[in-house]
Amino acid sequence: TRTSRPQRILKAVQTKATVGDPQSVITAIDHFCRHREWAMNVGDEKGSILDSVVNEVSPVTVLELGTYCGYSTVRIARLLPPGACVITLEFNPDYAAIARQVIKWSGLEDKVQLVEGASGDWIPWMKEHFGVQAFDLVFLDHWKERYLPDTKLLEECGLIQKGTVLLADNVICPGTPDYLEYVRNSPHYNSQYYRSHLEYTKVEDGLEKSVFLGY
Ligand SMILES: C[S@@+](CC[C@H](N)C(=O)[O-])C[C@H]1O[C@@H](n2cnc3c(N)ncnc32)[C@H](O)[C@@H]1O
Ligand SMILES: O=C(c1ccccc1)c1ccc(O)c(O)c1[N+](=O)[O-]
Ligand SMILES: [Mg+2]
Repeated sequence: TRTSRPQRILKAVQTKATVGDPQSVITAIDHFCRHREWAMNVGDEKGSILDSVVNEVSPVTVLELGTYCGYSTVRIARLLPPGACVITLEFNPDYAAIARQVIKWSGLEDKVQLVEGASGDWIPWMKEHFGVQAFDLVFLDHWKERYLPDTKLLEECGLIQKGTVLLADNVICPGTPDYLEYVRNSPHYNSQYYRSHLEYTKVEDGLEKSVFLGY
C-alpha cells in the first residue's frame, strides 16, 4: 500500500540529513516540502521568526501544541540550552511515531518530551505529571479552533504566568479569528503580529506573539 506523506518526509530526512545535525534535518524537510510535496510544517520563512522568538525568550520550559512530523520541535529544541526542554503534544499516533524518529535523527531527544494525546486531556496534568510550574513559551500550531479553548485552559491551570509568551501559527491562513480577537483585546496580553506567508507558498499568513502581563 502507498506510504503516507509523513513517511515520505521521514525517508527524505533519513536519505538527505546527517544523524545528529538538526539543521540538516530542517533543510531536508524544507527542500522536500518546497520541491516535492507541500506539508503543514511551519516552514523556513515563519520558522525563522519562530527561531528569533525562541532566542529572545530563551525559555527553560516550552509547550508545543501539534507536533506532526517534528519539524518545528527540532527548530525549537536545537536552540535550547542544556536543562531546557520542549513538551510537544500530538494526538495522531501515526504522526507521533514519525516525529519520534525525526527528533531522534536530529539527536535532540534529550531536549524533547513527545506526549501522544490530546491537548485538552493533557494540559490539566502538566503540573502534576511533568513538574511544570509555568511555561515560558507556548507554540500553538494544532487545529485552529483549539487555540482559544486551550489558551483559556492553560490560564485556568496556572500554566501561563506573567511573562509567558504565546506564539500562534496561522493566524491569517487558515486563520484563528476568535483567538486573535481574544489576545488582541484582552488587557492581560500584549500582542504583536509578525507578517509572513503560509509555509512554502506566496499566500499571506503570520504569527501572533502575545506576552501575558499578569492578572
Ligand atoms: C500543523 S500540524 C503541526 C506542525 C508542526 N508544529 C510543525 O510546524 O512542524 C498540526 C498537528 O496538530 C495535531 N493536533 C490537532 N489538534 C490536536 C490536539 N487537540 N491535541 C494534540 N494534537 C493535535 C494534528 O494531528 C497535527 O499533527
Ligand atoms: O489546517 C491546515 C490545513 C487545512 C487544509 C489542508 C491542509 C492543512 C493547516 C495549514 C497550515 C498550517 O500551518 C497548519 O498548522 C494547519 N493545520 O492543520 O494545523
Ligand atoms: Mg501551522
